[in-house]
Amino acid sequence: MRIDIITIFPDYFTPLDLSLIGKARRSGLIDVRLHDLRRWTYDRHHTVDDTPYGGGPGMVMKPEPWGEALDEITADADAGTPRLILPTPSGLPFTQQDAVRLAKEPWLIFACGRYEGIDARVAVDAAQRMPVEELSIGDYVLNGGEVATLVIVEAISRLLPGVLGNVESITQDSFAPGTMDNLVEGPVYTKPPVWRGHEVPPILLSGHHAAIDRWRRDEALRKTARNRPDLIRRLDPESLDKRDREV
Ligand SMILES: Nc1nc2cc(Br)ccc2s1
Repeated sequence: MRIDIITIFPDYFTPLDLSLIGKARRSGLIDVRLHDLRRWTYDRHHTVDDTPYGGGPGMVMKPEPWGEALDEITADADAGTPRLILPTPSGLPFTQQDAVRLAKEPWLIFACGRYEGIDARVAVDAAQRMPVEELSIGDYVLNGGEVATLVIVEAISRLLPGVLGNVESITQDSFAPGTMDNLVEGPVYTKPPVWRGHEVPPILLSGHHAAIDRWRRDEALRKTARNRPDLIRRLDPESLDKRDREV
């Protein structure tokens, strides 16, 4: 997968040099390319923003640098057609299902907005040449799209074949399509069996794998009902067995 990130703060993305994603980049599994938006400005101050039409507080990112940046980056015709991702508080909620869907894409471009956002015409113009998605990582406002891009890139990259050592863990993740659809994970434990007087639930030491799987699903249902009643309401009743309904 190729990932291009356009930002005025390229240094925000040094975390993508670390850990499993850094290893995946070095092995060629993921091709991450960072672009400083100011490369497409030509005034002395490398201006990327201006006052909002219609008045109001703050500044808006000018369309010209974005248009030229996207033109140059997408001119690489050999790489196929990219999908442009615009992280924004006003976007569609980004979910694990989106991560699974976007992990199948060959080429993603992330546009990291700052200030009050990017001139709306940038997304309209880009949509004439590629799919464009405005995605929100939650109902709160950051100072820019860089942190949101890191979140989305990590959620997607970890699903790419070869990035995580243990593929099994993906299927047991919270929200993982299939058995964990609309469920969050229950509690996890490791050695020692007793720590500060707190015992590991005995079922987990029993070696009865069917009973352990059942216990884990019960705990996932309980934790989801406690922390995410909104997800419980979305559960497909067909996906619940008799025991699920008793939890
Ligand atoms: N939650 C989010 N806040 C922001 C702020 C800006 Br400015 C750009 C993107 C995002 S995503």
